[in-house]
Amino acid sequence: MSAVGTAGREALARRVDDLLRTVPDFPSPGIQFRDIMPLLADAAAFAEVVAHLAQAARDEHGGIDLVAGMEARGFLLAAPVATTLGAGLVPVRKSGKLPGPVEQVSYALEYGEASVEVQPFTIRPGARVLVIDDVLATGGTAAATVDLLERCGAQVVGLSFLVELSALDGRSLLDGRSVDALLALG
Ligand SMILES: O=P(O)(O)OC[C@H]1O[C@H](OP(=O)(O)OP(=O)(O)O)[C@H](O)[C@@H]1O
Ligand SMILES: Nc1ncnc2[nH]cnc12
Repeated sequence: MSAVGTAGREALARRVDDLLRTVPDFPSPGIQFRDIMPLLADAAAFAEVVAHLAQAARDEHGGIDLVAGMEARGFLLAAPVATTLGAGLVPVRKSGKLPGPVEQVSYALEYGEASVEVQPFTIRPGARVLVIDDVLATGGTAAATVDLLERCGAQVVGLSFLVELSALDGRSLLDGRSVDALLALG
């Protein structure tokens, strides 16, 4: 359990829930989009979320060399968590954005398909990597990211999300992994 304890974690989860915006039919019909931007705009809540993610990772995994964040919303959390932990950052980018050499994996997500890439030369063999993203939905992005990082020689110690959309069962694609989400929504 993080230094804030169970009660603190639950209070923070409620705060996150209050600050999330749910947008029906975005970006396509039938999707209930969970928008984290109001949370990021709240200075105190943003700082608390970053501190919580970092402390929970320290408690659960010990030393972390690199934090991997998925484009684009994952970057917004992974970068401050990395500096808080004294770790480096690995941006996991949609394809065509990083100058090569790159490693690439394609995957399906709740509303489409994508490919993600990393620069393998930024990852030392055996590096202990924490994966951070805002939302775990189908798990496609997260599973592709784990695959990508491991192909590059990383040791993925765990994955941490702000919000998990439980009905989409993203955890099933991450079987056997250490997965944490601050807030679970249906
Ligand atoms: O579990 P999944 O079904 O894979 O979905 C989760 C992913 O979807 C969103 O990113 P998106 O690809 O929409 O990109 P964005 O961050 O650029 O908005 C979200 O930030 C996660 O990365
Ligand atoms: N419903 C959703 N809301 C926000 N981000 C998402 N990524 C995948 N599904 C999502």
